[in-house]
Amino acid sequence: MSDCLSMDQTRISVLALKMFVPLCSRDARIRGQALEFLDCGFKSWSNGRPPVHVTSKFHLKHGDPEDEKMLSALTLKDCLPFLLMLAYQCPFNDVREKLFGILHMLRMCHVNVPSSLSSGPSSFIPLDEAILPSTDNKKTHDLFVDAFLQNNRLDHITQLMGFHPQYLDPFLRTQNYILKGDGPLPYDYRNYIAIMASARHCCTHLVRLQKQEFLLQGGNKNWLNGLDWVPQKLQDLNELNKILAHRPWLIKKSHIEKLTKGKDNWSLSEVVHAIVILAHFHCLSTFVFGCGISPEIDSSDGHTFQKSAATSNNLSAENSWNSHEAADTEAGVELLMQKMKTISEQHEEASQEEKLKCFQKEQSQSAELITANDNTPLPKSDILRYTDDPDFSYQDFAKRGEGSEIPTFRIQDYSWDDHGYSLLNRLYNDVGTILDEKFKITYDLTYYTMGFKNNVDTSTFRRAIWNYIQCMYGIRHDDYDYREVNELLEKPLKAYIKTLSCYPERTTKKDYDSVMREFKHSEKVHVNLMMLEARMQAELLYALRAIMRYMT
Ligand SMILES: CC(C)C[C@H](N)C(=O)O
Repeated sequence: MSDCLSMDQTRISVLALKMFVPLCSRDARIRGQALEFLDCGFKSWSNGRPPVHVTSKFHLKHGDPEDEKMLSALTLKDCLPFLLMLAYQCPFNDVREKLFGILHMLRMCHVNVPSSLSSGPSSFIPLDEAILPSTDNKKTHDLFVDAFLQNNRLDHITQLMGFHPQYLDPFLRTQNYILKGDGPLPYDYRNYIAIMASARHCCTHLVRLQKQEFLLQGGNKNWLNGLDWVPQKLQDLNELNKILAHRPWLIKKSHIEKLTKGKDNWSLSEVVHAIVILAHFHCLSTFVFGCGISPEIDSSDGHTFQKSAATSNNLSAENSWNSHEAADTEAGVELLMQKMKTISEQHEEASQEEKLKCFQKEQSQSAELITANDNTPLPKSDILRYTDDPDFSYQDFAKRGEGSEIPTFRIQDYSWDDHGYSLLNRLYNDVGTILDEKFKITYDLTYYTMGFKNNVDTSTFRRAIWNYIQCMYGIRHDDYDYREVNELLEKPLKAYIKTLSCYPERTTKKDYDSVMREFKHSEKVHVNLMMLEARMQAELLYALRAIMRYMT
């Protein structure tokens, strides 16, 4: 079974999604009406008659005649995966219950209704520990409803982030703003740039979601055939995409210059908009792999029409989970807490010179780390078509070449707070403010817990993670003592962080299970959020510095 949707399948998905849009209304009356129609529509449909009255009753937003034609040719089988996805993901209890009722009714009528292959939003986390769309945490539920209304689905990423509503809020606002809010780039360009960014890390999950969004925005379906089909202007972005994703320290003002000069040129604010989308999706790919996000239920590998396959898959997922739990012990967290305490009690400060040495040591040690299996599965042609130079990948900053002219990025010379944030705001509406809020919330997020321990000051540990990620990207915080990284992050955790920040597509469930063993799942997700944001900030810092140099 192919694990990537073909263009036709993607298109059918979009049409089916459109058909179900009224179910996503905040207005309970409209939802009720839509359900009623679907209910009787499906009854007649299961007898072979297409539910024309369903499609024509609700005026579809993009009334393209080709769409209308395809809509009336949609088969029940085409739509069932969507119905299943909505039945699982809709945060409105009335809709969920009714949809499960409809699915049941169809089974009674001997329709082959698919079953979900994933047990929850993450294949690393058991369903009973995940946050459900019906969660009774009011803040999370409200955010789920907003996300559902914005995207016509509650995707698995959003669901998993539901562990941290404080973060989910600015995350959704950012994503919504850069894809759907005010901004210089046309909507279809935004989704296409998101596809290009996700393809750099072979993130099928995000590529699929963005393909659907692209078509929903009325994008030209031919572009989905690959980079050869898109306007030169978009192709020109390849170079920046590739460098930003894997070796952002190589960005120079000439890259910006090349884009803004010549035929089909980009305006500076368009470049900035594109950079923010690229960085967002590179780093979101890290999160998808780091947390083992399951395929969406309506994608080809998210459901099955064969009964037995579904059950065995879920069972094996459960078994592997049980064996992992038995291996847990309490010692790790206690030790970590002791180390954190020692560090916060230490008063003698290292000299600048010592600090620099420790940073360099940390960097070269990171270069020696052997990360997860180096035999990355070859990217599928479905992904390759959106990339150029697929072999270009991360290279250790410490090994960037003998006599390299590229110095360490010193945060005191160019920092987010003092420089990046305001430049971004100037060139692209208020996006700097939104991102600033997201960075701050992530950096400061704490519940004062660690595993089963409460009232723990975790700031030194969290800072070590944040700075270690940026260290791998050559960014040095002058006032930070990198010995703390060495004290607090054990080698396996460093290797995990390195795999994720640099080669996210190589992460496996075993990697996830074998580090931070005593942490709760919500805490592992928390660490993943820090990785996402620290890396995003690193990418933006390099890009914005280049833009500043270009402007002066
Ligand atoms: C990453 C985690 C160890 C963070 C911790 N749970 C806290 O509340 O700060």
